[in-house]
Amino acid sequence: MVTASNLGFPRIGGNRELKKLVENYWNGKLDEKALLTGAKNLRAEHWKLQAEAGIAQGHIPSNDFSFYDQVLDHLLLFGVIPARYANLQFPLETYFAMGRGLQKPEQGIDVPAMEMKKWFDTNYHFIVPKFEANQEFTLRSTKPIDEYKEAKALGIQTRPVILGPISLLHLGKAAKGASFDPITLLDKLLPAYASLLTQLAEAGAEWVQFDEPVLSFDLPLAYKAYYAKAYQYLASAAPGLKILLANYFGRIGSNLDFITPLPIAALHVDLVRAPEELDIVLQTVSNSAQFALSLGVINGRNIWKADLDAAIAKVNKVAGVLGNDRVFVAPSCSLLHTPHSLTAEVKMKSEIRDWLAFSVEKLHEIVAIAKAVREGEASVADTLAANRQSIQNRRTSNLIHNPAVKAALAAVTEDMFRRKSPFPKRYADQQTKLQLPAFPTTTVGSFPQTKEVRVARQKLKKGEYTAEEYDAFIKKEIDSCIKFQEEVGLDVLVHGEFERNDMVEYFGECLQGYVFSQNGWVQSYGSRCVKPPIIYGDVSRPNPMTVYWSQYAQTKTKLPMKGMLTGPVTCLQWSFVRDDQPRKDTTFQLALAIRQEVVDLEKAGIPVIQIDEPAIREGLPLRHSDWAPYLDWAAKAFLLSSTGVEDSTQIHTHMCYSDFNDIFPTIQALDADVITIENSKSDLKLLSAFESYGYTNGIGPGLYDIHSPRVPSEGEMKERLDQMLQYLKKELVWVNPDCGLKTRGWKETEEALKNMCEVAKAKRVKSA
Ligand code: MET
Ligand SMILES: [Zn+2]
Repeated sequence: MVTASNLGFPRIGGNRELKKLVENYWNGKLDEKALLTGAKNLRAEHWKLQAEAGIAQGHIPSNDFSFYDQVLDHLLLFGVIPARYANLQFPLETYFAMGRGLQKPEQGIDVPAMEMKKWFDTNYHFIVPKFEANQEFTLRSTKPIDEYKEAKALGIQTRPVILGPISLLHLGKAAKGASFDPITLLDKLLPAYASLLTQLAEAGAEWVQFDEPVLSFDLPLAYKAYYAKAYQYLASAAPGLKILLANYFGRIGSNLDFITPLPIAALHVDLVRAPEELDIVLQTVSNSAQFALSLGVINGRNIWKADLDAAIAKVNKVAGVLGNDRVFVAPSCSLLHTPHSLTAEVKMKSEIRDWLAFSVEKLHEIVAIAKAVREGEASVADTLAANRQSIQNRRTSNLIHNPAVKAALAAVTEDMFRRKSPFPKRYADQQTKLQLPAFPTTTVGSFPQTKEVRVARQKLKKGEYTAEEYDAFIKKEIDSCIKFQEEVGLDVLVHGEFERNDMVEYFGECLQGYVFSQNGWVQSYGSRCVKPPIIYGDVSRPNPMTVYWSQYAQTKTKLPMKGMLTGPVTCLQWSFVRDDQPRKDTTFQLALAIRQEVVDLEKAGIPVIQIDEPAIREGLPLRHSDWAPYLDWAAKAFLLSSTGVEDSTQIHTHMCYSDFNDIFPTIQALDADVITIENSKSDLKLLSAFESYGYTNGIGPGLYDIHSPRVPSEGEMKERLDQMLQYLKKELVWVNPDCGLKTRGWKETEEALKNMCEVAKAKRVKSA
């Protein structure tokens, strides 16, 4: 029988119930009991919803719930708890302290959170496991077993989802001070997994899902032996329990060799990310394995309705070779990365809404595909007819296709990817115009977004503010921000970004081709959710987006004003994007729109323009061999957006992560006149990279970390600047914080920026 299956359901709840529960627990409004009950109700609701949709018993996920992060859950589960948390109460206090830190001065408790990292190429963040060289593993919690039993009591047979041992180790790091490869801990880890499996089997579980997404990476050959050892061990620990091994986010590639010999009952493949892999996987499995295939045909990373006919064809093909009993229909990955359901989207244009499927709608797609293959297409005739109609409507909609945009893209010429002159000539022209001192000071763009600023935007949205009132309010904010910057002594000013809710959403709202959901929340980390805008059609810029505010700001000061834009790759990366054209094409459309804005800013007399690209690096494909084409078009998109100006207009860019080595040549290829970057966490390594690659343009490595309210002293920042100067040419060095200041308060901002400007001034005197 072809089985309808799911790999994971969004835990946050249709109305972000989980967010509210944990935040109320954190701020003391809810006690532990209420938190646990609330969570239990939410899980029950989600299991019932999946069962009612028709996901098969035994293939509804459990243990996909988490109060903070599923990787963190596994650290608690196996007792991988750094010593600094040892004295806290177990489990909840320890758990949340690991996730978000804990300060209880009255008890002398002050522990920072563990490191967080982006989960593969998603915008979800996981807690990075830290292992000691003498790490011990013991089963410290019964979460997966409890949740399994909880569902069973409701009459629902679930498939517990466990992060596989190889992925758990591979995604982790040796604790500070130790240097060993965590994978060497495998032998010690496996018994803890085995006792978990034994208990799950005893509780009545029939299937267990081991997520091994690291199979989408380039893995060393030695991993073949690790996989063999791990899964032979686990299969023999609980012989009756069937194992589904799940890879997602990319192709398995040659890692398939590691998998075919394993004693597993099913393998999940991501056919959305790697559709080209179906034939080879099918052939290999039919020749040399006994297990079933779970076909990830429904996109777990995007919000479009699936083409059911195309999916059915794929599933039929596999069923024809392996037989119906060896086929599961599934989402490409856990549905964690798509919003809950479309039910709340009552305000969205109905034509566009009809093209979408969020998690709940995706469950129905999975079930329909499985049924069509099992019982024939006639059994779901109505569903298929409606689906064909939606797909057809979307393909031909004139909301999507804008001939002017397509023509503009076709007319792009090679010289639209480069500035008129090389950097040295430009920098000299810019200096003539800007007359900046040595070590010029600037900020990354945003200034504190106070409650009043957020309230003003809400009032405008709700109609409680007229356009005039709002305009006056923002101008007042800009006025005082400029006065503030002049007083602390900055050289290149910004307007402060008070009119922006978010650096991508703001531009999305100004551009055509974007639509916004009301309730399309996706978990980003812990209780934090984001609502990515949706790019549904050709992108164009009906009107200037930022010129009005930047121009106003420039009239308020004699100092140069820096215009602030978000770059095309970041707009793409932080949105749900079209699946009907390559990402590159969408990015180039965004780039053209931003190019128009850049040119308009220049015309309006703005001498410096910053185009932020903090997301270039996270867009890197998971496989090395896919990097070059991505980096090539990402750099080109930036160039297309930034090169329409005269030599004397200074282009800045900004990136806020410190791991630059992977993409260094790309950073140089962007050919921005100045780049401001994060530098607070790994200074010397980063700077030596800039030195050894011989970076030629202006550069401002963040002098202090804006992610903390702490005010760094002059001495501290002076030391940092001195360190930088060991690696960088002093004529090219800028002085700035490491990211925007919007999450900070005014008081600490004032103190920190004053200290920063003093450091620059003192340096000028010395080096004059
Ligand atoms: C995540 S990068 C943020 C850049 C933006 N210009 C800001 O200052 O907030
Ligand atoms: Zn930043």
